[in-house]
Amino acid sequence: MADTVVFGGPTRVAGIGEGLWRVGCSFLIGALPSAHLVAKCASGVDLRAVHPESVSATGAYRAAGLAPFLIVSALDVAKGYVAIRLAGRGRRSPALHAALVVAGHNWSPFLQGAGGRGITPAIGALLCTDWKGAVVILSGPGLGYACRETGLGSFASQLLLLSVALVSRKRRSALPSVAAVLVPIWAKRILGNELEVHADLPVARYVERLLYDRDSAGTG
Ligand SMILES: O=P(O)(O)OC[C@H](O)CO
Repeated sequence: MADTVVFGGPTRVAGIGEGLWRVGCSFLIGALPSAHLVAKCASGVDLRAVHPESVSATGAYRAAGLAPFLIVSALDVAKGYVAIRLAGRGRRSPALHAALVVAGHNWSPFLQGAGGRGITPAIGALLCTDWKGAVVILSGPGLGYACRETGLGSFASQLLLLSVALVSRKRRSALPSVAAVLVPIWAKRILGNELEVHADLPVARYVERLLYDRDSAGTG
């Protein structure tokens, strides 16, 4: 009887346990180091050694070529999609799962905290919640690459995604998932693998990181 009063009964406890399990699964799915494994198999290169700030599809392309890039991109989009599907048909907390799958991708415990920039798992997650958002966030790196400003193009598309969600008539359902993927994406741009704010770094440098996803002075 006591647990009925305090915890809401065994069924509720089991439900909480299952929810925590699914949440943990989302993080671990995101953390699966697809770029690292594919690049290692294809070329023997350890992406953490050559491109530690972004162990991603782009890193796999630089290290091993187009086929590994396409394979990693597909796997990383699938990570986001599967994590939201695992949240269940009812999907009461897709935003939480979206945030965790992107966070796992960005700071993978299998890579000692290294990881990607979060775009591909975000595309997969948004394909489940609002496919138009996936198209918007995908357009940025493509257009940016064509203009030789991939980082700025990616940020512009992310800002557009947020703006559209804010003014949308469906914003109550769209905004949580959009915010959930953008928080870890922008945190990775600003803070990198260490998730640290350095007091000696000027604010302008953090703004530059957010906009361009790089440091002009090459530190931090
Ligand atoms: O942001 P990521 O880690 O999904 O990687 C993105 C790809 O390299 C394409 O920009």
